[in-house]
Amino acid sequence: MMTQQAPRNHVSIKGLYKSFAKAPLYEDFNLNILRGKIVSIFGPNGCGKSTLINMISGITEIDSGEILFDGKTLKQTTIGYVFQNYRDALFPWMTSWDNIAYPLRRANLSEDKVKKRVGELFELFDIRFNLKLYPYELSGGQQQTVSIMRALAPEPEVLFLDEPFSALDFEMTLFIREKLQEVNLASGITMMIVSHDLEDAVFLADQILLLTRRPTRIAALLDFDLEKPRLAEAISDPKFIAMKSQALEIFQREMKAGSGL
Ligand SMILES: Nc1ncnc2c1ncn2[C@@H]1O[C@H](COP(=O)(O)OP(=O)(O)OP(=O)(O)O)[C@@H](O)[C@H]1O
Repeated sequence: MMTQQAPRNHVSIKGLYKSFAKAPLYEDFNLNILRGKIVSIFGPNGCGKSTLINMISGITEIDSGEILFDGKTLKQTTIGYVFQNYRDALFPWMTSWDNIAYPLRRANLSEDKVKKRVGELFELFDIRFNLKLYPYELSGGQQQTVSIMRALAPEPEVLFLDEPFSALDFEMTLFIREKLQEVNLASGITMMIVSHDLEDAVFLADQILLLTRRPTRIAALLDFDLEKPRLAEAISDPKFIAMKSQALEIFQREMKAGSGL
């Protein structure tokens, strides 16, 4: 019989403080994310979902505290980030192929290795359009796919995604959901996904991080163990519906608490 190893902490946040213009957003915030999990971040408008992943990924400076990746600093860790607005995220002067290759060339990989890695991603994402096209020649969903391929190119340990589904049509949402699950299951990459849609947040999550209004605390970190890969029909599974209701209840309780109702 196989013995399963206990999952290890991957991202650990200790004693984090962050204010904007003297207004505290995070005060002594602590969080541990397990290796290989997909964690969705959900909470009220402006509670700091994007700021949280931006601080972990080094885009936004923290005031104080410690963020480590399995004991390593950010500098010692390869991460990937998919920006909310894919239209601005890709380099418009580079073909899609060169956009994906960009982080590999920056890391001074040989052109042979670059070609091999872009080829792997091409297969993995089952790409049916020409990667020699420029971003503006692609549909929104295709651009988002290229952004995700670029973020995955250097084989990051952790992938951050800021509302990756917000501008996608339903067909592309299903496609990207499927691919992110495949990547997670195949490579064990840890993912943190910011979402403003409860169904999107629940769909991919192994854990749902529910945040309060600011100063932001953890309202709940819910485990969701519905079998994977989850197909489109998973949304009508009783476990899925139950998880959505539980998250909604906590969210509504927090909204009431915050508004003094
Ligand atoms: N660079 C900044 N300067 C000043 N205030 C900021 C900055 N970045 C974020 N904030 C503020 O911090 C709070 C959290 O912002 P953030 O974008 O992280 O929230 P969010 O939960 O992702 O919001 P939304 O659901 O609206 O996308 C907001 O009140 C925002 O105005």
